[in-house]
Amino acid sequence: MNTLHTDVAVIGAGTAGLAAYRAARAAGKRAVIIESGPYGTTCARVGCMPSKLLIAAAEAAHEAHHTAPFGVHIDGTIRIDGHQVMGRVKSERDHFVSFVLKGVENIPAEDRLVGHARFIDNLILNVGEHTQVNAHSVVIATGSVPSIPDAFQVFGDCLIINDDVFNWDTLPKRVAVFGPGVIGLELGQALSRLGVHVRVFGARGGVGPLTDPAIRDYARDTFQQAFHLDPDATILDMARDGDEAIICYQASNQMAVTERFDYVLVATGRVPNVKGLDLQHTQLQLDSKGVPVFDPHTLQCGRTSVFIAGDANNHLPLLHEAADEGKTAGTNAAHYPDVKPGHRRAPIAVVFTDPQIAMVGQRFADLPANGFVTGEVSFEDQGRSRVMLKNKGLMHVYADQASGRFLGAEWIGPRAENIAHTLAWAYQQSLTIDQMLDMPFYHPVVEEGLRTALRDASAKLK
Ligand SMILES: Cc1cc2nc3c(=O)[nH]c(=O)nc-3n(C[C@H](O)[C@H](O)[C@H](O)COP(=O)(O)OP(=O)(O)OC[C@H]3O[C@@H](n4cnc5c(N)ncnc54)[C@H](O)[C@@H]3O)c2cc1C
Ligand SMILES: NC(=O)c1ccc[n+]([C@@H]2O[C@H](COP(=O)([O-])OP(=O)(O)OC[C@H]3O[C@@H](n4cnc5c(N)ncnc54)[C@H](O)[C@@H]3O)[C@@H](O)[C@H]2O)c1
Repeated sequence: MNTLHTDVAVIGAGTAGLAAYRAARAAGKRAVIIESGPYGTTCARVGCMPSKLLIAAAEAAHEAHHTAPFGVHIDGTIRIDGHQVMGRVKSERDHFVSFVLKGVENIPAEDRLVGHARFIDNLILNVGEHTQVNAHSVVIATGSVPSIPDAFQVFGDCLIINDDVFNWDTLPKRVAVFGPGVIGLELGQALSRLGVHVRVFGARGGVGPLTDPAIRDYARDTFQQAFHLDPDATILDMARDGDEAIICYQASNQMAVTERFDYVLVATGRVPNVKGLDLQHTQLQLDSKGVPVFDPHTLQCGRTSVFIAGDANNHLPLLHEAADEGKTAGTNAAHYPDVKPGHRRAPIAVVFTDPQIAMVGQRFADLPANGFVTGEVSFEDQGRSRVMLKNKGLMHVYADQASGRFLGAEWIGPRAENIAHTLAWAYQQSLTIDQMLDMPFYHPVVEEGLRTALRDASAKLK
C-alpha cells in the first residue's frame, strides 16, 4: 500500500468535490481528489442534464399534438421514434459530460486517485487496496443514492432508477413510477408525453416539493388531467411475472385494477451516500441516519477538520448548492482551523414539469402560523399566458405583515423558471412588496401575473 500525505483530501469528484478540490488548490494547499465511480458528475451523467433532454423531446411531442386550437393543423401522423429520442438524449448528455471530463483531465494526474475511499480514522483514508492518504483536512462530497424500500425488490430487474432511464436505447411501452416527487413528476410526465403508458403512484399525498396545500392541490388536479397520478395510492399487490412487473392498485372508483409494466421506476427520495465510508472509525458525531452532524454555514463536522458538502449532507440537494458548498468546504478545509461561513444565496427550486413548479425564499411550511399575508394570482385569465395557451397555474406570494417584506412564494405556472429568478433576486435583497411593485413590468408578459399577486399582497398588507 502506497502512503500519501496531503493538506486536503476530497472524497468524490462530483460537482461539490470538484469545487472543493479547486478551492483548496486556489488557497495554495496540496489537495487530492478521490473517485470510485465514473467521472462526469451525477448532474451531467444521470441527473439534471439528461432529464432536461428527455423533457425537451417530450415538449416537442406535446406541442406537435396541440397546435389545433391555434388553427394550425398537422394532418400527417406525428411519429415518435424512441431510438432517435434516446439517441439525442445520450449524445447530448455525452457532450455535456465531455466538458466535465476536460476539467477533470486538467487536474494533475498525481492529485487524482481512483478507488473507493474509507476512513481509518478522522484524517486517514484507505483508497481501494492501493493507497493510504494522510490528510490535514478531509471533505466528504460523496453525493446521494436513491432510497429504495425493500418491498420493490420483488420486481427484480424490472425495478429501475433514474440512471437506468438514460441508458435505454429506445422507449419502453409501459412504466410505473413510484414517488411523485421531483424526479417522478419530471420523468413520469416526459415519458407520458412521449407515448409511454405511465402510472405515477405516491404515498402521503405529496406533489413535487410543494408545501402550500392550495398550490399542491391545484398541481395535483392539473397533472391528473394529463396523466395517471395518484399521490396517495393504495397498492394492493406487487409481483413479477416473466419479463413483466404486475401491480394491482385501487383506482379512483375504488375498483381494483391490475396492470403489467416493462419497468418500475422507483423515485421515492434520495439519501446521503455515506454508508460505505466506515464513518464508525472516526470520532465524528453521526445523526440518526448515520450522517455526520455539521454546521450548514461552514460545513464543518463538529470541531474537526472534516467537512461535508453537496448531496452528501442532504441539506439542499441541488446543483448550484453543491457547487457553492464545495467551494466553502474546500476553502475552510484549506484554512482550518480558520473556518468561516460560506456564501449562501436565496433559496430557489424549479421543477421542469409543464406547467413548471417553483419555490423561492421561505417555504409555506416554514412560515410562522400568523403574521404574514398571502397574495394570489391565477394564470388562467392572465393575458400573455392565454395568448400562448399556457394559462394553467396558481401562485402564492407571502409577505411579512409587520415590515411588508417579501418572504417567499410557491407556485405552478408558465415560465416559472424565469419568474423564480426575479423573485429570488428580490428575496436576496430583502425587498418589500411595494419596492417590488416599483420595478418595471413589460406588457404583455407572464410577469404581469406576478404583479397581480404582489398587488393582492400589497392590498392585504394595508
Ligand atoms: C434525475 C435527477 C435530476 C436532477 N435534476 C436537477 C436539476 O434540474 N437541477 C438541480 O439543481 N439539481 C438537480 N438534481 C440534483 C443534482 O444532480 C445534485 O444535487 C448534484 O449533482 C449533487 O452533486 P454532488 O457533488 O453532491 O454529488 P455527485 O455529483 O453525485 O458526486 C458524488 C461523487 O462521489 C463519488 N463517491 C461516492 N462515494 C465515494 C467513495 N467512498 N470514494 C470515492 N468516491 C466516492 C461518486 O462516485 C460520485 O462521483 C437532479 C438529480 C437527479 C438524480
Ligand atoms: N428540477 C430539479 O431541481 C431536480 C430534479 C430532479 C431531482 N432533484 C433533486 O433530487 C432529489 C430527490 O428527488 P426524488 O424525486 O427522488 O425525491 P423527493 O423527495 O422529491 O420525492 C420522493 C417522493 O416519493 C414519495 N414516496 C416515498 N415513499 C414512497 C412509496 N413507498 N411509494 C410511493 N411514493 C413514495 C414521497 O412522498 C415523495 O413524494 C430532490 O429532492 C431534488 O433535490 C432536483
